[in-house]
Amino acid sequence: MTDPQAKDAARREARARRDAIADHDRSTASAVLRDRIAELARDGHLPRGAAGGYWPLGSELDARPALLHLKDLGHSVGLPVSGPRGTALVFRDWDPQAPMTAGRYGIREPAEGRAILLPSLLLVPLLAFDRSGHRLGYGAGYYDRTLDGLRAGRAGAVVAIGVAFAAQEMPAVPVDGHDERLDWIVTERETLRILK
Ligand SMILES: Nc1nc2c(c(=O)[nH]1)N(C=O)[C@@H](CNc1ccc(C(=O)N[C@@H](CCC(=O)O)C(=O)O)cc1)CN2
Ligand SMILES: Nc1ncnc2c1ncn2[C@@H]1O[C@H](COP(=O)(O)OP(=O)(O)OP(=O)(O)O)[C@@H](O)[C@H]1O
Repeated sequence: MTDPQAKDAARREARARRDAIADHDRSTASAVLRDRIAELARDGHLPRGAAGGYWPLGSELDARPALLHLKDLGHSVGLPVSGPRGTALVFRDWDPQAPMTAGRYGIREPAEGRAILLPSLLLVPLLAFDRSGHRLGYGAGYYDRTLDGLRAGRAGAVVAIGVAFAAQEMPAVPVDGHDERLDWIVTERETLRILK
């Protein structure tokens, strides 16, 4: 297993880079992400069915314009609900008009009672990525467990798209055996297909 300190150091470095991005560049990146997701959809790379997104936290790239576009295309879109550490994420149907609540870690999530979705497409937040599709998150393992579960249940049919600023790229993210790889990475600069 990778030294946990190596992952923590990589997290700190990636976090500092993400925090340093200017507001103007953030809104541009958000719009470019939407356009790149639209292009992937037009080119037939996105599975039908529900998509899972995320409500932006801290300095993360805001994927909401991309998620609203997916809704316009007819996908239902869910946002993650975090249970206790050690569990997989559950996705609740997101309607911008419907009530939200503050969940664990203070992240906004659709209120209880909204339908649970099983996404075949996931937009995945991250702190750092590399070109072989490895990602580093906050270190609770939520997305590894979630992808593991969805991939086991659907014979690999889930498409995972990492969403990041180009500045979050590292030459090689420290990895462990349980780390699930991404299928695509979209930044403001490129749409990167991960070959496996
Ligand atoms: N926007 C967003 N939503 C998401 C995730 C994410 O990475 N981004 N998650 C991805 O897994 C899940 C939540 N995972 C989390 C795991 C750990 C911590 C955490 O340890 N937070 C620290 C403070 C973080 C900080 O500000 O640096 C804490 O609460 O002490 C937060 C979220 C589900 N929803
Ligand atoms: N599929 C899994 N089954 C069991 N344990 C797992 C699994 N995936 C991850 N873990 C455990 O979860 C913890 C955190 O994993 P890791 O450091 O890879 O998180 P991360 O990918 O950075 O965070 P996140 O996925 O929450 O954004 C580790 O202790 C790891 O052993």
